[in-house]
Amino acid sequence: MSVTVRVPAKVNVQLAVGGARADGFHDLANVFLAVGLYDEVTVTPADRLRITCSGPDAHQVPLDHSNLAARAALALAGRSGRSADVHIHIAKDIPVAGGMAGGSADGAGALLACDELWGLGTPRDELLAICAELGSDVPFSLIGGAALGTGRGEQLTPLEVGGTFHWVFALADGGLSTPAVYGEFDRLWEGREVPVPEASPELTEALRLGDATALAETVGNDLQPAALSLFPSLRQTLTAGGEGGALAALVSGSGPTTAFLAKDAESAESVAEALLASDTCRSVRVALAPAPGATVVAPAV
Ligand SMILES: C[C@](O)(CO)[C@H](O)COP(=O)(O)OP(=O)(O)OC[C@H]1O[C@@H](n2ccc(N)nc2=O)[C@H](O)[C@@H]1O
Ligand SMILES: Nc1ncnc2c1ncn2[C@@H]1O[C@H](COP(=O)(O)OP(=O)(O)OP(=O)(O)O)[C@@H](O)[C@H]1O
Repeated sequence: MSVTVRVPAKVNVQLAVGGARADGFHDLANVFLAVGLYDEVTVTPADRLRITCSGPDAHQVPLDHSNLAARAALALAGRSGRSADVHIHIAKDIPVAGGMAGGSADGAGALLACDELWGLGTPRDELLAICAELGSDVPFSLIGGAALGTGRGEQLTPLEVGGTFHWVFALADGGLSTPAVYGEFDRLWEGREVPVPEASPELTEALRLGDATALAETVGNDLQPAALSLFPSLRQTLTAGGEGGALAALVSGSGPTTAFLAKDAESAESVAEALLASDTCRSVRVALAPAPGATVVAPAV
């Protein structure tokens, strides 16, 4: 008896970052878009909480209780007064520490999978509240699609998306720590007033229309200068994708994955080929957006 949940990665099509708050977080206007790269989280009853992970980046994933999937299982078990004795297997396809919310995806996936396995039927708003305790990106991993995240990114308003967007992702050699990138953002802004983050109406309209050209004109990531400062070679990757015909090139979230918006499927293939030929990244992935949020694919039997 086991439950498998599939959970998407994300790209931030707009990441407007405000000044540091007293609690150390930053207020955001964070427009998330779920993309079709997925982790699969399978939970099976076991004699104790145990995590395993497979996939090309598996060796970088912590297998102790710091793993967001373990924290999710423990949080849900704690609320329902039961023990979290499950084997959690993560089939990992989302790059680790890549700015694509891979760990968050596993947290949301494990939460939904345990809820199903234990037959709890926890209301959606309670699941979202647990997600928000686990991390700022985790609620979005649960809902998928597209959404504006305010507060520290955890307060979500779903956004309409009127078409399919073609993305290419260049995976970097190495990772970036999210707190380090926010810290670098603070350093770069030191002594200046950071503007209040606001969502771009032009960007939400481009999403609503499914218009890739209009979206390309409005995408933006306030963490990009910080990510480039910590990982300067990403500039070459951005240039290579732009020269390969991408409509827009940006750092994905806190990086170091870089994201390229293409006009259509054919153009996405050309961008991917140009990136591979440029030798400025570890590997390249093509994906469609929007993707659905965490979804049970193999229920308990
Ligand atoms: C860069 C993004 O991925 C964009 O979606 C997110 O803002 C990061 O979300 P996340 O990885 O879920 O981050 P959390 O686990 O909540 O926080 C990790 C650390 O990132 C920094 N952090 C995160 C979110 C936020 N709004 N402000 C921050 O300053 C803080 O240093 C925090 O201690
Ligand atoms: N299930 C998990 N998968 C991957 N990393 C995890 C997981 N749980 C905890 N971590 C830890 O979190 C760190 C960040 O990994 P993750 O892949 O979530 O980064 P990210 O995609 O850059 O996150 P975000 O885009 O949300 O800022 C890893 O280096 C690892 O130590």
